[in-house]
Amino acid sequence: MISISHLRKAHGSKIAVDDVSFEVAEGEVLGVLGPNGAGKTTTVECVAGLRVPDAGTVRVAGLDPLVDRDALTRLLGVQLQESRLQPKITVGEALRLWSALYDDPVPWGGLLERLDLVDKADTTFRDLSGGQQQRLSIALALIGRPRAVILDELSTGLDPRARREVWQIVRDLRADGVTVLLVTHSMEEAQQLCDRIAIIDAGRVRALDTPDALIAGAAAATVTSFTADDAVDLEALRAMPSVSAVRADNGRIVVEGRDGAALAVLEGLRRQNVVPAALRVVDGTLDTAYLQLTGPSTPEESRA
Ligand SMILES: Nc1ncnc2c1ncn2[C@@H]1O[C@H](COP(=O)(O)OP(=O)(O)OP(=O)(O)O)[C@@H](O)[C@H]1O
Repeated sequence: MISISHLRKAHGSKIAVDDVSFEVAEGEVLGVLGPNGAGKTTTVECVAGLRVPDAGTVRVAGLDPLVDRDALTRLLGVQLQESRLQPKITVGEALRLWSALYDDPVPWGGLLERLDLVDKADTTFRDLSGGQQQRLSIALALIGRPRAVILDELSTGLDPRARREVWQIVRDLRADGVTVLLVTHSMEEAQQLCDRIAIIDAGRVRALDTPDALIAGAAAATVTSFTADDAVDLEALRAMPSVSAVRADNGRIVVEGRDGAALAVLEGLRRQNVVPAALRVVDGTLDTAYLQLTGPSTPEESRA
């Protein structure tokens, strides 16, 4: 549904997007994660036809966003980070105006209800709180029954109840077969909502996979911890191929490792004649996978 190939975009001398390629399948929810300034917003703005790429191609349902603007507006809903409307427009006026752009708009009363804006219909944009402005921009993105939606920092600034509600909206979009490109800083949001996640750093895609596969591929896919009465040879544990880190933490020994490391650790302890107590084995998190894939220690940069 959305196809990005070798996208490159600079703002003046700053290369925001260096070389980004990925596809979003029809009906898929694809998350885009990455540090501040990684190029996420610039990428989705190119998909929305709001920026002209310096190189590469972008297609949405086969349309070129820069050429087929009208057709694109009808099929793609866009909620951008900190979108601004005219300060004096009311919520009701904005929804009526947007509705007029589409042949078959969603009855907006229902959207107001879902986004908890019913009693704000006569309030001007400038008098809405940040979270209410955000919810209005989500309503405007959905009013045209889009086949694909870009949601840039969907839940930033929303209170926990509103966040749950917009998450449910994304799940409903997915159930309706709508394709979603979701930029987020929330690991929880990405893990809960996304079929696949692209991790972007310094204008390039560092990893693209399902949340589970990203976690499983991380150096800390499994965290095994235990206490022991006998002395443990930590160096021997550290030397095991599946183990990436060993540390003592509050009286517990914590061993991070790849998938399968837990069994190797138990086998290693048996060889040392150590009986682990209070044994805990937990899956790693998307956070650890993310931190490993981004930041100054990415493989490209450490080779530079
Ligand atoms: N209009 C602009 N003019 C100049 N530089 C810009 C402009 N827009 C973005 N940039 C720069 O391009 C880089 C990528 O910005 P972008 O907004 O795409 O990042 P992002 O991944 O969305 O970041 P964040 O998580 O902070 O929203 C940043 O270094 C930013 O400062």
